[in-house]
This record gives sequence, C-alpha cells and structure tokens, in this order.
Amino acid sequence: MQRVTPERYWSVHDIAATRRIEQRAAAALPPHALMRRAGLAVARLALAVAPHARTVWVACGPGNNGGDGFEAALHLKAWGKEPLVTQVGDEARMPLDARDALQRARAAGVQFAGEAPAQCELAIDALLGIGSTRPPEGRLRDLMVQMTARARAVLSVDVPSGLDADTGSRAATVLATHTLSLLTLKPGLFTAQGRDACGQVWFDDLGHEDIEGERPVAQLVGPPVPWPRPHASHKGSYGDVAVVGGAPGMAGAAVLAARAALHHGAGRVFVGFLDPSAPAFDASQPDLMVRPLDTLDFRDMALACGCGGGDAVAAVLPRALRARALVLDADALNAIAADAQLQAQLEARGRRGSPTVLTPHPLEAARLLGSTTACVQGDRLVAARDLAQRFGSVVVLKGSGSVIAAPDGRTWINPTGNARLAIAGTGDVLAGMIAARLAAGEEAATAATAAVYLHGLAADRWPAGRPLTASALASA
Ligand SMILES: NC(=O)C1=CN([C@@H]2O[C@H](COP(=O)(O)OP(=O)(O)OC[C@H]3O[C@@H](n4cnc5c(N)ncnc54)[C@H](O)[C@@H]3O)[C@@H](O)[C@H]2O)[C@@H](O)CC1
Ligand SMILES: Nc1ncnc2c1ncn2[C@@H]1O[C@H](COP(=O)(O)OP(=O)(O)O)[C@@H](O)[C@H]1O
Ligand SMILES: [K+]
Repeated sequence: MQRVTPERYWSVHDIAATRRIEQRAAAALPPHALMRRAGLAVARLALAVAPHARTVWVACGPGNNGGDGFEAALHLKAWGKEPLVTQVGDEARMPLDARDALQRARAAGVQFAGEAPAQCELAIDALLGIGSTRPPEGRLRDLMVQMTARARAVLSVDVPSGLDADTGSRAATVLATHTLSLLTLKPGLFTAQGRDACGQVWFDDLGHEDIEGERPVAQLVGPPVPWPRPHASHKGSYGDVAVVGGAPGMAGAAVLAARAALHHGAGRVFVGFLDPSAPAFDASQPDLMVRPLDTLDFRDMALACGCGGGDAVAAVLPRALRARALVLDADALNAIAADAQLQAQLEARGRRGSPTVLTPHPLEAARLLGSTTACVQGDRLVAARDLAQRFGSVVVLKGSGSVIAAPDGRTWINPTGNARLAIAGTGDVLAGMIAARLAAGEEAATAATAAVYLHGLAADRWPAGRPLTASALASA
C-alpha cells in the first residue's frame, strides 16, 4: 500500500480498464481471494488512520464495495476492535463475492445494526465504489450524510461513495479524510469534486501488478526534470518571451505574466500593452522591456497572448498566431471562440506543428467548445482532449486538478495546487511560466505540465501566515 503524493508520476485508469484488470486479477486467484485482499488492505489502513478507535462503523452497500467492507469488519473484529456494520441492500441480489464476505462476517460474530452510531472515531465507507451509477437517494443518501457528520475520520473504500470515479463529478458524495483506491487509481479522485471528496488518497494493487495492455487514461504529473543552466550559456540560450495583453484597466494582468516569465528563467521578456496609455516602464520590475506592440516581432519568440486582453486583443491575434511558440489565455481564447476565421488559423497552426498551449478555465473552455461550464466540468478529461484535438494544441483546462491534454491523446492531471490559487491573476502567472519554458525550447506538453505542477506546488508550499497574491506568486 502506498500513499499517493505528488513526488512521482502515477498512472490512472478509467472504470472500463479497471473492470478488465479486476477480471484478470480475479481469474488468476482462487474464488473470493481478491476481495479478501481488498478487505485486509482496508482494515490495515483503518488501523493506521485511527489506531485507538474502539468502535468502527462500517457502512456497506449493495455491491462488491460493500463486500470489501464486510471483509474489513471481520479483520477489525479479529484484531480486538468493535466493528458495527450497517448494511444496505438485499442479500439475495448481492454479487457472489460480497455475499460470501457477508456470511464470513456474520460467522465471525461481527455486530450488525440498522442505524448508524451517534458518534464514532472512524467510519469505513463501503457503500458504493466504481459501480455508482446514479445519484444516491433514501437510506443510502442518509447514511452518507451521517457518515460525514458523525465520524471524526472517514475511510472510503476505492472511491468516496457517490463520486463518479471517471470524472470526479457528483450529485452527492461522502467527504472522506482518506480514500484507499484498489487495483488502479481512477481519474475522478484527482479532478473536479474529487480532491475535496477523497482526502488523502492511498493505493493498493492487491498484489496484481500485471496491468499491461491497459493503457492508462492519464498520468498524475510528477516533478519536472530540473532545468539545466550550463555555465557556458547566455541570455539568448533561454529565449525571448513577449506578453501581449493589458487592455485599458487590465495592465496588471500582462505585467503578472511578464514577471512570472522573468522569474521562471526566460532570457529576455518584452511586454506589448494593448492600452496605448499604459506606462512605458515597469519601475518595480525594470528588467521587463515595454515596447510598442507593432515593433515586436513574434516570429522568434514565445508569446503569451491574452492576459487582460479585453476586446482589443482580437486585432492582434492574426499576427500572434504566427509566433514561434504561443500561449493563448483568457480574452485571446474568448476572441477565438467568437471568430471562425481565427479558429481556422489556430487549427492551421496545429497542423504545422507549431508549439501552442491553450490555458482555458472551464468557462473559456465551454465557449471554445460551444458548450456549457457544467458540461465541461461534468467530464474535464474529455473536454480537454476534445479541445486539444480540435485545435492541434496542448490544452490546460484549469481548476482543481488541472487537466493537460496533448493533440496526440496524452493526458495528465495535476495533483498540486489548492484553493488559495482561486484569486484573480494566478492564471496570468501560469501563462507567463509556460511561455518561459517554451522560449527555452521545451516541448509544449512538457512545458505545460511542468509549469502547472510548479505553479501548484508554490501554492502548496506557501507559508500559512503569508497572504498568497498573484504578484507574490509571480516572483516566487
Ligand atoms: N469483485 C472483486 O473481486 C473486487 C471488487 N472490488 C470492489 O468492488 C467495487 C465494485 O463493485 P460493484 O461493481 O458491485 O459496484 P458497487 O459496489 O460500487 O455498487 C454497485 C451496486 O450498487 C447499486 N447502485 C449503484 N448506484 C446506486 C445508487 N445511487 N443508489 C442505490 N444503489 C446503487 C448498483 O445497482 C449495484 O447493485 C469496487 O469499487 C471495489 O470496491 C474490489 O474489492 C476488488 C475486488
Ligand atoms: N480551487 C483551486 N484549486 C487548485 N487550483 C486552482 C483553484 N482555483 C484556481 N486554481 C488555479 O488558479 C489559476 C486561476 O486561473 P484563472 O481562472 O485564469 O484566473 P485569472 O484569469 O484571474 O488569472 C489556474 O491555474 C487554476 O488552475
Ligand atoms: K466507497
């Protein structure tokens, strides 16, 4: 069993692949052995999470997720705890593995109760796993609510009940403090509502390491390879970044992106403001070179375009789309969403293979897809992939568990970052960081995954007593 941390890359498999892996794993073992291993792993983690708990409430649902719960209960009983099992569902309709586990728990003298205890130190949530197909209602839903309210710690088996393991979307879900994912890690644990529902994620492969032949649906991003900066290098070795944005009233957005590019190691950073009355000089960051827009030649540059771009950015986009490398953010994306000709130009850029990264938040993604924010958030992996394929670009769909998709289908989910980033300007900082990496010649997907990871990590490591602002983040 391993604790899932952002210190390495992890493979993530969807429900369909997990089912196939489960079938192969079960077929290679004696009957019921896989579920017994699952229950033992759950019981071990329960003991580690709440070593001093006497009563452990185990809420078991109608399927095999419930079976894992019965197995866990019988181990806890054998180890001197007092597991109290609440069972939902008709025994006669249970899958065979789960029915076997229920009978074993009864035979071991585990106590069953119709109601949840008023209070408990630890609850094991074995109500629904990857078979959760519809919004929970009635007794099932009541137990989910009680679990979150009455237990000091909640350990969810495989998936917090109610969460869609593929998408991380949900109507209602248990809010766990720990989740033990079995056989595979599932994408929904790490994006959309998943991160709030899961708490700390753990992984156990149940002794089945043979998952070859099942392509992961995504990778959780791990630490980037450190950037070499040889002694025999000069500013030209790290490339030029230009930032175009800062329409009237939004100059700060362009400055944030430019400062972030500078602090992320770009050789030289230029700023072209869309507001003609913007200052010609950033006194607190004199390293930035502010230039009239029409004097900047983007063809040898990595351009971050759109930060605070307003409506004015549309006029620059035909020229911007010829940049050597390009990050399109915010209003640049909105302008493209509203203009079929710009869309065609972006698609052509993708066909030429010019490095391009789009960094939409969910509403910007919805505009580009002609859909709704709810639809994008309902399946973030699919939305990011659709955009990547359509525009031949790397796409960073921002928000909790940012999804990064490349046009060739490679997909990542970022495990770093937190809601302290939910403030104006942090997206501009990200765009500048990606542009700095593109300027140095990094491949677009590598640049995007590395920047997203480091941007989130900076927020995770931010001192508790220090306010996180976008400008502080830009120079972190
Ligand atoms: N078969 C095995 O050997 C193993 C199974 N495993 C466990 O099995 C789980 C998957 O088991 P299942 O496929 O049985 O699926 P679940 O146990 O997640 O639930 C499926 C059952 O719940 C019902 N259900 C779904 N949504 C509902 C709702 N909203 N309200 C009421 N009932 C609802 C379904 O009709 C079905 O009866 C995994 O998540 C994992 O915990 C693991 O133990 C690995 C081994
Ligand atoms: N709750 C959250 N958890 C993790 N990251 C978040 C969260 N909210 C926002 N972020 C990150 O903060 C940044 C915000 O970007 P964006 O919405 O474009 O803001 P702005 O345009 O004001 O800069 C993105 O990188 C996003 O992924
Ligand atoms: K569960």
